[in-house]
Amino acid sequence: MISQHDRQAAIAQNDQADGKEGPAPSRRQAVAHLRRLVPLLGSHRRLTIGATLALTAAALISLALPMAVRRMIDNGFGQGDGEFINRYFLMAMALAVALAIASALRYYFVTALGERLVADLRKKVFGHVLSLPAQFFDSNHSGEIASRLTGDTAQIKTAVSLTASVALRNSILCVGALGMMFVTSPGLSSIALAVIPLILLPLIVFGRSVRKKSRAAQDALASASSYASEIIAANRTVQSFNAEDAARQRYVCDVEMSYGKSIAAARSRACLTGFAIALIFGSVVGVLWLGAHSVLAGTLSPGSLSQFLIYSVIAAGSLGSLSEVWGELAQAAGAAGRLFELLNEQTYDREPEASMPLRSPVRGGIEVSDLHFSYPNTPQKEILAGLSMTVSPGETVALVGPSGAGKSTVFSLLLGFYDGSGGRLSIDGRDVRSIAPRDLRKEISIVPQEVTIFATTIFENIAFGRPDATRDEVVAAAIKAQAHGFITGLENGYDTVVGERGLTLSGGQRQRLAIARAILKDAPVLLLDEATASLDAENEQLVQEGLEQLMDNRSTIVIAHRLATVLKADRILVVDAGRIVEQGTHASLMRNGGLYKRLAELQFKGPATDTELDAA
Ligand SMILES: Nc1ncnc2c1ncn2[C@@H]1O[C@H](COP(=O)(O)OP(=O)(O)OP(=O)(O)O)[C@@H](O)[C@H]1O
Repeated sequence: MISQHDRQAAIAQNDQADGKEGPAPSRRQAVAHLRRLVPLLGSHRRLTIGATLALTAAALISLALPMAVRRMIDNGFGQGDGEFINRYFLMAMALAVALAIASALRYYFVTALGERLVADLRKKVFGHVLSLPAQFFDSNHSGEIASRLTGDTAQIKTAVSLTASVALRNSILCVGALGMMFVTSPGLSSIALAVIPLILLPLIVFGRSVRKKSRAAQDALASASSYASEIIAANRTVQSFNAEDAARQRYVCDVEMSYGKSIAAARSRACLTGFAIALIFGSVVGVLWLGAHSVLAGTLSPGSLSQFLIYSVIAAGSLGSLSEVWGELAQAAGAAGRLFELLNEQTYDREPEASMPLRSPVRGGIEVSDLHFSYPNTPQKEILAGLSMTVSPGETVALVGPSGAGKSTVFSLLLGFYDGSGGRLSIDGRDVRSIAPRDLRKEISIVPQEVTIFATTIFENIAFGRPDATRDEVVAAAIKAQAHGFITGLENGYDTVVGERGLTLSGGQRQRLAIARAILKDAPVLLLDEATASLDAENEQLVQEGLEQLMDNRSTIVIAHRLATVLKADRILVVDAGRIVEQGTHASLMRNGGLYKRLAELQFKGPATDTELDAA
């Protein structure tokens, strides 16, 4: 069974995923969300049937035990029949063994079902999220999506493996025990039934305020946890600003606040428990007092009174448990709702019905004419305002322009992350909107400004886009990218596992890995977003050599930040406010004395020497 600690962790994690505090689903919404989980159980029929049978068997055996007690008291003790007592004890022992087996099976099936369901959900949600369009990631926080995968699914696991089984078991026990109370003594049961609303009403009211306090405690914990993970992820920044003390203090405050709220919640819960026990057992004792008088009057046997007593304790206990599980089920429903929300997100809908891949061999001619575009989340702001440009097969074109001019946006449209709202963007004469994104992206390599390195081996990082690449191919790509030298210098060479986000590598090394990755992909179109971060001279030189290998014989668009790059480009296009405003060579643009000249004087850095400049 999942421990209370796990359950709280899941809830806290979930709250974190939820941002601050999402509105709890209404009772109807909660039921609807939970109902959507039911078909998922259907695909694991054996586990579901096993869990239900084991649950029911365990509950029914628990209900049979009090009958054995009655028979033993009335027929065994009452008549002094030792043989009868032996037989009944044997039967009771058999029931105990059966109960043990049913409980073990129940635990296994219910846990396995929860684990299976959550593993399925995680796979489904992750696969779906990966197929969502760029637009989705513009408006959703990646951390939040990730914690939905862990926190929300963990909560559903708790609901299925713990809460739902508690609910089902206690429902069977409650109905069964109440029914058996009536069979045992209709008179006493009627009195007990009349008392139940008197017990439940104050408990429900009081319970609500306790839940509110627990919620506040969980929120405080969630806020402390999210602060802690933010600070741990940014440990280098924190340490470099000597901000450890301030961070520690803030966390101490958060944890103390969460502690204070938890204690307040615990106090209320303790009072509620005391109050509930006083009411429930007070009523049971009251009813039993009446029962005792019935025994004295000879209208009820002592065994029946004992049987009634046990059933009433079972009924009261199961009612108590049932009143607790609703809150947890509602939370699981909230988690399920958030996951279904993700699953309801539309996947990439641009995939054209009868899309054909580009005609092979792809030559890589790019033509952009009068392209207009606004990002879906800021539709009022036009980013590309009639941009036109061409890149002939094998040509290298440098894009230069002020920050925010729309250079990277051109890359996003070429990669099919978004569609233009007007104009045309074509590769080898084919409108990119008529090419399935997967086919389109097969023909394009990108070396981004911020290189993504995964926490795996160098080999797998280079082979990222081509998992079938052989060792020789990977090494050949690394040699061309000027990365082989530093890789072989690492402790385990190509099998070295690089730290999270490539933190164990230098900026230049990361870039050379990205270049090797692109060389290995060997696509006819290359998009290159030069890093602005300054590299040391040696690294700069190596990166530059790697890039030259990569650009060789490919249609290349470079967002250029280095003079060496613009000097090597066949043409330079100057972008401003989503349009091409100037084009030419470095020398002609410098002579024009326009935007390019101003930018060049401010922006360019890199290994071009004065002689090179003069030559240009
Ligand atoms: N995903 C996005 N959603 C909304 N607006 C965006 C998005 N990405 C970029 N923008 C906006 O689009 C404009 C152009 O951005 P883009 O990244 O294309 O500029 P850039 O010329 O590449 O700039 P830089 O040289 O600084 O990288 C900017 O104003 C930017 O704020």
